[in-house]
Amino acid sequence: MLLGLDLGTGSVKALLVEEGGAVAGAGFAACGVRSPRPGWAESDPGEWWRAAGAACREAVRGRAEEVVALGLSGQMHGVVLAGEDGTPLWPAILWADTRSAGVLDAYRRLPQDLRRALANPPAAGMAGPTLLWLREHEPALYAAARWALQPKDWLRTRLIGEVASEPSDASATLLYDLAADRWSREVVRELGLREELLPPLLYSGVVCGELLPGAARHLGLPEGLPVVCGGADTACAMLGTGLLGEGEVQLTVGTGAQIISPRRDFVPDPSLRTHLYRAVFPGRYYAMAAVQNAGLALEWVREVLGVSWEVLHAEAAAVPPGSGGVVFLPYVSGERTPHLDPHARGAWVGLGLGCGRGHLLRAALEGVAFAVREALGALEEAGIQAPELRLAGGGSLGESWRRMLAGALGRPLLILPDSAASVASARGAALLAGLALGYYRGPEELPVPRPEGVVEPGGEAGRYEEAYRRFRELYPRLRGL
Ligand SMILES: Nc1ncnc2c1ncn2[C@@H]1O[C@H](COP(=O)(O)OP(=O)(O)O)[C@@H](O)[C@H]1O
Ligand SMILES: O=C(CO)[C@@H](O)[C@H](O)COP(=O)(O)O
Repeated sequence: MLLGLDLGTGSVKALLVEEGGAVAGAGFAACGVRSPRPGWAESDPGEWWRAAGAACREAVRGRAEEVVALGLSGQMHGVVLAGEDGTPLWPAILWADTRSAGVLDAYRRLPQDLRRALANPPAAGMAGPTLLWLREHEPALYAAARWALQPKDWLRTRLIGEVASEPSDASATLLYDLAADRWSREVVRELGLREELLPPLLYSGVVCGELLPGAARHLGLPEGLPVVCGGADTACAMLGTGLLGEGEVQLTVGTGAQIISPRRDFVPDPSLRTHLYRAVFPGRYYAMAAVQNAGLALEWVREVLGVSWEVLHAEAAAVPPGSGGVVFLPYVSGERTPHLDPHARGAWVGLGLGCGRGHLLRAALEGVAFAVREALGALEEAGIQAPELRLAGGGSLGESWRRMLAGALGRPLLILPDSAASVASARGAALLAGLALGYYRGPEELPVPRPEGVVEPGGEAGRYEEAYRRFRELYPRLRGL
């Protein structure tokens, strides 16, 4: 049995997978995101640790001795400043955190060749800008730190007592030379950051240590269990759903939403509105349009309007497409693709006396779907064709939501079994562990979940066009207000 652990933004997921791909157990434990100041998004690594223990124990349930390896996946871009032994010195600063907006000019001033090597747009919430912010605003802490770790690399350090990173996460820090496939010492020096904060790089799919006794007790797993280096959650999600062929496109809806497509070659987006990152296999990449505000915005809506998911979907379904003219901009934490604007903010516009809560809720769901559509447009302009999309992520479940997504995007959505789609990253982490142990000789031998249905945009698609036109107009009109 292979165990995959995914440190997501809203929860830790653990998945026990048989060699043939069947799911033998699953565990889930929520973890919180705090926003102590406007624009900030932090989590407590101690809470991640507790959630990892709870999720693992739930997934394994008495079958610990059958587990042969543990693979890791994690939310991307963030930073845990840690001491020599990995002890966190500060809350984790997450990808959704926009405090580093003010330091992005340092990136824009980099010499052209260095900016080209990064192959990605400067964006708040990435490890590089966050470290610049820490250097400026928390100099004592910055000076005291021994390591700047990505979330899953921090978790692995606690599991095995060794510090490492790997290309899929490192390439998404804005401190990585994608063409040369290594940390960009040149960018780090030019920015005046401390090079020694960056951990050594290993391959994603190698065993990089053994579970320490205390960690083994905490997770309910055997001491000495091989731990595999792992990958970024988006890169692992590709593995988990079998998205390996160039030309295939996947939409993952979680706290954020990502539209991704594998690439064999190093082909950055010349407009720099979308990302190009390293996949978990050597020499492989993927293109990505990244929407910051998917589940993140819907959770916010649920909280301020005080509704459960069931009520949200039921009341939204009772309102026709177009939400009676109400438009929602979901940018509660700035936005990446296509606006690259950490200062973007959310809005409900077009309210009238006839509007009820259902209109607000439907507009919120449509707003997230339209934000995904606009991001998809940017990816298509970067040369990726997406006549259909494979659907994954914990925020992609439910009939009416999927119909709305297909209608608003105007394309068919391929539906995978829930056991693969909703925990794609944890599944990918488990399969990566299998690759490291030689259970599969290469990506072509991985068990691939077969789509079990298609949600067509159907007759509803045309009913979204006018609403999408209004949605697209709104952000440029409100910008800077
Ligand atoms: N019924 C639902 N409809 C839409 N979104 C949902 C629903 N249930 C959960 N979500 C969203 O899905 C996200 C959880 O998906 P998941 O893939 O586990 O995210 P993460 O890996 O970011 O923690 C949450 O942010 C939540 O807002
Ligand atoms: O920000 C990105 C990709 O750029 C995400 O991949 C994050 O890693 C968050 O993932 P979820 O927690 O939404 O799954």
